[in-house]
Amino acid sequence: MQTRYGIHPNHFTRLNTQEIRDEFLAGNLMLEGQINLLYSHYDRFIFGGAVPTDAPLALENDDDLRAEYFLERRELGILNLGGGSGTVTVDGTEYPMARFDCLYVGRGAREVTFASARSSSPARFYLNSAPSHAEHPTTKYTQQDANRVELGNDVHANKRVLYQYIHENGIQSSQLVMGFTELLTGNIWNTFPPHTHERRMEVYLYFDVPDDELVMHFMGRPQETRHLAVRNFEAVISPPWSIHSGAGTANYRFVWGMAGENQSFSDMDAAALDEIR
Ligand SMILES: O=C(O)C(=O)C[C@H](O)C(=O)CO
Ligand SMILES: [Zn+2]
Repeated sequence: MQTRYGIHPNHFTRLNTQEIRDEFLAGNLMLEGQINLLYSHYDRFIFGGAVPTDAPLALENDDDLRAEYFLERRELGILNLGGGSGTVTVDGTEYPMARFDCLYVGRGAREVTFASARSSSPARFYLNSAPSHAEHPTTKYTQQDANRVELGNDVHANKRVLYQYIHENGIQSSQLVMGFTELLTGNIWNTFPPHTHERRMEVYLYFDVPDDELVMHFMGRPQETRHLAVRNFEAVISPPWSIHSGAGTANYRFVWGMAGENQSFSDMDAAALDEIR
């Protein structure tokens, strides 16, 4: 498991392009036949991918956690972003996972395995995990169960639909909040106007970005922004002090996952456009 440390916002302004990418961008998460995870010191959030092909993959404990098993003190959110369906097995109970099904696994689950129905079109499980102080029941939502929120308008090319799965009024968790957003065709801007939330960090995983297209992801304090060129299945760590917003050269989706002081989705400090630099 890779580790990324926290960066002070004043230090952030001194980083060059490669240094920003090294600290905040994560690639190679969705490699076939592997589980790849990254540990961020922002709210001790772990994220990554599990892409089983011929054989199931087990969520192994990691020495860095100094735990008996991965979920001894953690909770886990799983979204299947692959074209193919699969199964997540939690302590012997099988959960069939179609595209855009989400499974929350509560603290205390000892064995979690991932399998694909067909290796030629594998399930691609995206994982978000945060420390958890309480046990919440393992719960599955389909896309229909998720809370659907329409945002944006044609004038600003930011029409999009949010699907909220793990949140205050959905699947219950200790601190994890998770869902995904899809841009409507012809709309390019996500999360615009942008915001910060000092009480939560966030990780964006961009997906369904065509191979020859990219998304420019914007980050930094509103008064001093930088950008990252992001490709398909790459994730960006967004510290609590940073805006997180992007514009794509084509249609795309992204998963957002958050952890921190609260789970209040609307607790956002909107950045006025005239203060953005
Ligand atoms: O398109 C959006 O707007 C979002 O997806 C917002 C993110 O979920 C977010 O930043 C929540 O804090
Ligand atoms: Zn946000």
